[in-house]
Amino acid sequence: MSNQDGWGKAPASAAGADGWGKPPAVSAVTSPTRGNNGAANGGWGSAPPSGSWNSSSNGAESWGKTPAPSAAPAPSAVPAPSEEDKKADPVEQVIEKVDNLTTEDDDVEITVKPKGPGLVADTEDVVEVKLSDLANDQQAELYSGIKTFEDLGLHPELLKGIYGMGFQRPSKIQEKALPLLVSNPPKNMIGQSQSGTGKTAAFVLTMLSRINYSLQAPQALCLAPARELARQIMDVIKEMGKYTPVETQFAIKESVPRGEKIKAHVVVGTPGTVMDLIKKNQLPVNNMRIFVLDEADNMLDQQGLGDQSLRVKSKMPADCQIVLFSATFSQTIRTFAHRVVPNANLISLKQEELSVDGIKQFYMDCKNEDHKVDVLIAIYGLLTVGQSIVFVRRRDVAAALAQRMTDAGHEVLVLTGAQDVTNRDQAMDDFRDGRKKVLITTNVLARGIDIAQVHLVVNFDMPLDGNFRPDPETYLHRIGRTGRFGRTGVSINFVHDQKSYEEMKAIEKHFGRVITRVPTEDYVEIEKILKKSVK
Ligand SMILES: Nc1ncnc2c1ncn2[C@@H]1O[C@H](COP(=O)(O)OP(=O)(O)OP(=O)(O)O)[C@@H](O)[C@H]1O
Repeated sequence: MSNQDGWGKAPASAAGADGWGKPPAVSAVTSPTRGNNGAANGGWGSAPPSGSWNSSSNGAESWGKTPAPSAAPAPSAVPAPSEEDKKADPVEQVIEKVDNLTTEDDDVEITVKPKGPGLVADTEDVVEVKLSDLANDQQAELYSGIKTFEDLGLHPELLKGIYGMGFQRPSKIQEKALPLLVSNPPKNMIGQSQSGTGKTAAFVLTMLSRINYSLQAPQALCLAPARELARQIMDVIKEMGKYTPVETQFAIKESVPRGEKIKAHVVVGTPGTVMDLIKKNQLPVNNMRIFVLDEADNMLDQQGLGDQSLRVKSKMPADCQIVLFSATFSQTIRTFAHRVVPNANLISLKQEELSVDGIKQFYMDCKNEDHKVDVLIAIYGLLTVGQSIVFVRRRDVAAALAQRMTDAGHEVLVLTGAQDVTNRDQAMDDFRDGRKKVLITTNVLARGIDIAQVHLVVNFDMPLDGNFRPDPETYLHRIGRTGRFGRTGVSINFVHDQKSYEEMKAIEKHFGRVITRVPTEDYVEIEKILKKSVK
């Protein structure tokens, strides 16, 4: 994906005075390994922390099985290498080799053939894995992936949590990412896979595996771009960690009383609140072992949350493992991410692999803005087959549309950043628990939200970026609220004039996936087409 695309869009985070976005050499992995903190401090793969939870006689065994014990050198401040140095550097040579490999080279692009219907891991796709350090044989071994969660040598209580969630085997991204994520010494990761393929579970598992439960201090920090996503991630942490002694704490608005110091092992928050808590000495960071940026491209984008996320990151200890995950990384952000997260293992997707096949994409020609509302009201019955999310561009449009729908006798929820936190939490809970079927929202919920019953996503307005240009990344995240983990789903784009049509066409071209027209004149036909797709 690229910001320098067909629309001539300027890079989203064009280099400014602060040097943001200055292109480094993407594959310039310079220092061979990061510091080994986990093994020394009782995280994954170390001797078990003391304390009742770990005091069983086989505790050391159960914590100690590591997929990749490593004799990594201690961290060193490695100066940027010269071109000569790079040529001589075995890591550089491997990276160059990896860069030059073609699709025929199995060890770089792993094609998984379909094994059966229904699961994400079963879909045929291609994931590219680049290790920051192929000179380390054990790393290379991990690269081949795992087939079961047992292969990771996790603590039995953590395994129990995973199976308790109904996960029978790792998804594709989990197969590839988890062995690299949990190995020692901890390595940074930049990971990409399609929406709804299990990235959250991968980083949550890693966070839980890194904690020394005998140490009463924050050791894992995850930042998400929105309150609702932070709450969802926390649910996963609690569910997966329910047999462990993990203590958790939100760092979102109105979650930490003034002056109170956080002692919980895992903290999940939004960047502004987290930075605020660090500044006020309420969130100690000196014991942090893992720092996760979910929706990382969004979190690093200077137009968005970049500044705050980077300030939080700069407070992390030097040996803290940094993990970035997203379904999308534009070229500009990817380049920047490499600078922010040095020596990272990289899992990436090709442009043509970004779309989730299970999501059928349609568009409807509307006569004007007002007609869009009429059409939405007319297809309300379809919206309530399962649940639906309707995305609009602005908060006031969300409120006005909700009012029109309500006036027409239809029940809808609205959630935007304009509402107070109590209202937002209530709306999200009502939707998540299925009490209401239709949610009208802005991009605040475009990313990460995982609700299996969402069968339909409507782009009432096409997504635009900060420069009012079509925004394919946001489009992909929006439609990715349906079709989760191998399910099918439908997305409908409303276009009502030449401009919105062209915006849609630009997105269609970007992903090379056809967006099919559905007539707005014939509601019986609409119903037939959509009901067939919303199984
Ligand atoms: N191994 C697994 N087996 C079965 N279900 C899984 C597995 N891993 C994840 N899931 C489920 O798949 C759904 C989607 O996972 P998740 O939310 O982690 O996706 P994601 O890749 O983070 O998506 P997004 O890009 O939208 O943030 C969740 O409901 C999760 O519980």
